[in-house]
Amino acid sequence: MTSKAPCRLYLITPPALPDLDAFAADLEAALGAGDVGALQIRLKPAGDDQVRAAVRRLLPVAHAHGVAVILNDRPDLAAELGCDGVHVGDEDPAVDAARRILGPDAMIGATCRDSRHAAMEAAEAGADYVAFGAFFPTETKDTTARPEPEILTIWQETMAIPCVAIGGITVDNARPLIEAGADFLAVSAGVWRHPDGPAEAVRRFNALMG
Ligand SMILES: Cc1ncc(COP(=O)(O)OP(=O)(O)O)c(N)n1
Ligand SMILES: Cc1nc(C(=O)O)sc1CCOP(=O)(O)O
Repeated sequence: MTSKAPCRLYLITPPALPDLDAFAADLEAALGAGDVGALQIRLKPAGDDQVRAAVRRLLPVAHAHGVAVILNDRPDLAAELGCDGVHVGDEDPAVDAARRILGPDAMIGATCRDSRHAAMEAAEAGADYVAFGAFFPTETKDTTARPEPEILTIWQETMAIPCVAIGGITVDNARPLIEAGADFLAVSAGVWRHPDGPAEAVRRFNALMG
């Protein structure tokens, strides 16, 4: 009998980082507080040079903790800046185009909303993970899809590549997603805006995933 790997945390930056050094300090504290599988740098809206500055400041912090860095939307900049991968959605380069840019070793994730069909297509195109959401209302992004946790159970029982749950996830509402079989919980506000601070949020998520 095979047992499923434990669920892990996938952090997403806040959409704007007005003080990069202050955020780097928060990131250092968060990554020192417990296991984190990946950091996605997602800046909206930001010019290319702002993205470059953020990756150059944050990637060494993440790598010092053994955490993979995924850039949102931009396989070209991910390749230029030495990121470990990219996350793409409907308005971004497709998974196969991202693969051509980044090569076979890069980690490529795809937005699939509440659609197993979209997820199957992403997997066939060579995605390394699929992301379902938004499971809960969120102020971080305008969302319309609202999947049920069951989509995670069906995915992880039938498909080989991991599934990521995203959207409004907090320490207080995460348990049903972990129990449903999410391989990763992608979280932004639930960590960076946690009332007791990001490090405490990471500790509490890890305790839930234990
Ligand atoms: C892990 C993860 N899942 C979904 C998204 C959403 O990506 P996208 O559809 O490209 O929308 P924006 O993030 O660009 O607003 C994500 N970034 N990460
Ligand atoms: C970036 C993103 N994509 C989503 C999707 O449903 O595809 S929800 C979302 C926001 C994630 O941030 P928070 O943890 O603060 O809700």
